[in-house]
Amino acid sequence: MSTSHFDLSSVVVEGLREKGWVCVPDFLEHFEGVQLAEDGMAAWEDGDFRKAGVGRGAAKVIREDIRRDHVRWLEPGSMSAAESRYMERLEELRRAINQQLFLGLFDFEGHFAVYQPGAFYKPHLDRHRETMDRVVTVILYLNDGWMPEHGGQLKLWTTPGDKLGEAEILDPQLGTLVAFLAGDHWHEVLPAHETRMSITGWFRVRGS
Ligand SMILES: O=C(O)CCC(=O)C(=O)O
Ligand SMILES: [Fe+2]
Repeated sequence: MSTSHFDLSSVVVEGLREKGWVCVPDFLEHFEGVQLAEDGMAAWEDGDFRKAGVGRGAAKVIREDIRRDHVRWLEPGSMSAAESRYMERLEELRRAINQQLFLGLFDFEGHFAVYQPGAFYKPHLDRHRETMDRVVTVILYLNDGWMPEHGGQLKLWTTPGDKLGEAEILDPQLGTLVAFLAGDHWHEVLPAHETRMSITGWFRVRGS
């Protein structure tokens, strides 16, 4: 029997509570991941992705020394069926986190990301002066049959605030969900050797 949505949300909540990060293989059913990957790839082929920037709003700039992925933001109102279903799963997760951890998460913003061979994202935090509303990072990987030799792993430093000590190296395998406290955990995307796709987003608090 497959694990219920409720149980999987609980795994994420407990991971965030106990260590501030969590990696959940098979967060989605295989076919759901495949459908999302197909939707993302169709949008990529339609030319709907843009070079990702660093910073926000007027301060946003392209910095290819820092990150080389391309992104397509998820816009409510123009989502595929699979994208809408994933947003519903994230809404269940948002409510579970709020009920258990009292983080006051208000909404979610997110984008597909494509890392072409050679692309990377240098070590960074997702919550900083310009992005104080981002409290929890949630990444869903969409790469069926990803192998360690394909590179593109997420390197996630496990000690809050630390980017020198212990780190986990996580493969961006189809259906794997990684969540962490956006202001605590340094992370980077190691250079990909194959095209690597994901949906990255943030549960946000209001204002700030
Ligand atoms: O795709 C990943 O593994 C991480 C992406 C990331 O760190 C970001 O977009 O802020
Ligand atoms: Fe990040």
